[in-house]
Amino acid sequence: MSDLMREAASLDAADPLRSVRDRFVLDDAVYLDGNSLGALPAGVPGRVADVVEREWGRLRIRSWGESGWWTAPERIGDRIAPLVGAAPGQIVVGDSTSVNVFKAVVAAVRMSGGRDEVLVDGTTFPTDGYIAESAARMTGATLRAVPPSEIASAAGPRTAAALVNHVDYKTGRLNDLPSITAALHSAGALAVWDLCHSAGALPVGLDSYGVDLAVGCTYKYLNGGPGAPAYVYIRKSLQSAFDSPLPGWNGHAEPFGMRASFEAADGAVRGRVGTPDILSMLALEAALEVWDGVEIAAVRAKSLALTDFFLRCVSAFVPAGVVSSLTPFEHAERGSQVALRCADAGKVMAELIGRGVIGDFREPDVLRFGFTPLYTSFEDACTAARVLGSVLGQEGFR
Ligand SMILES: Cc1ncc(COP(=O)(O)O)c(C=O)c1O
Ligand SMILES: Nc1c(O)cccc1C(=O)C[C@H](N)C(=O)O
Repeated sequence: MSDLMREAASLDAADPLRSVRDRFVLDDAVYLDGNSLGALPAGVPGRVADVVEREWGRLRIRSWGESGWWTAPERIGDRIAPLVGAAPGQIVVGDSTSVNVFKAVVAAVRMSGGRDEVLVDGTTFPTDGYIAESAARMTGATLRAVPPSEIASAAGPRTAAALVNHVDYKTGRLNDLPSITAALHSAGALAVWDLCHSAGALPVGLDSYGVDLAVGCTYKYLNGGPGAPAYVYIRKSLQSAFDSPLPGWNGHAEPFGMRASFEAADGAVRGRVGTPDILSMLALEAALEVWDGVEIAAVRAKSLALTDFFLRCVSAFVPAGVVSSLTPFEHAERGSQVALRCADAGKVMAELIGRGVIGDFREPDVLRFGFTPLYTSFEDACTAARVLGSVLGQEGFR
């Protein structure tokens, strides 16, 4: 056993989150793709079977009330809230992240009192850029793509809002949410954050830092399952002014009043649109039970320890100069993934997956390794680096 493997074993033995791994269905593979699709929490299959067989199969229509289906979007929003530093009543679950980006950006421009510029993170995951462009065009605003480090200085008197990623999907860089939010506020603009790659991996502090609007998915570090519904956060003090561009009947003050004109419900509920996707939503609710007794601060501490250790193992096992990290070494700038630039990255990742190390590849030359502290071990980190070293040392990859 190498010294690093021995060190991994002792780090695992001392890991306060070690037993949380048993709350997931895992196999012998080293699964480092929880930043794309989180692993299956063990309680989900039984709960989904119960929803299908009893709540749908036997209770049928009564389940909207008796099984709590109707209020699931706000109930599950309140379950996510402490993980992102939000008090209850500000998050509703539903729709995709893309749809929630649309609601948030249009609503932000509508609340801006005539401002006509939207800033978007220039390195964003593409959907946010596409949707922000359309939202800007529809509201008569101009869209300007700006690197996250320049958003604070780019905001001016015309800026209605900026849409920024908390953690960059490709590099794993953590953007400075407190200072960017404060700078946007000084310019009189609203801060809209995409939390897809941070929620469930690190503290977000939505309420403490005065974030205005936020969106995020639940299938990554929140382990809600493929296509699990996303969420939108609407800061309490903005709720009465939040004018949704998708005013569906589920966001109406009196949905069963069947009235001809729209009157928005009080609170974050006005962020709802149409009938919620109950099967996915209740699978997500069951998935969130893995968080019982887990503090997000402990998750962050383990995430940083895992990514530090992985980077050390990569330096030890991979010949010098073959890969370079796109992920910052500074803890204050790092999310919960490590992105390595590497020649033939697509082929290298296919070979890694063939050998049981599951990460992913992003164009043009990026190997991504996501670390989900709830179920990733230090041994996983060490094994992944060792297998990477052996793939890159092999004929054809040198
Ligand atoms: C930062 C970010 N935003 C948005 C999305 C897309 O969200 P959705 O497919 O739920 O609309 C993703 C990943 O798919 C993402 O990484
Ligand atoms: N949402 C995904 C999907 O439906 C299929 C495959 C991957 C995804 C992802 O989430 C990709 C992810 N947002 C990324 O960071 O690249």
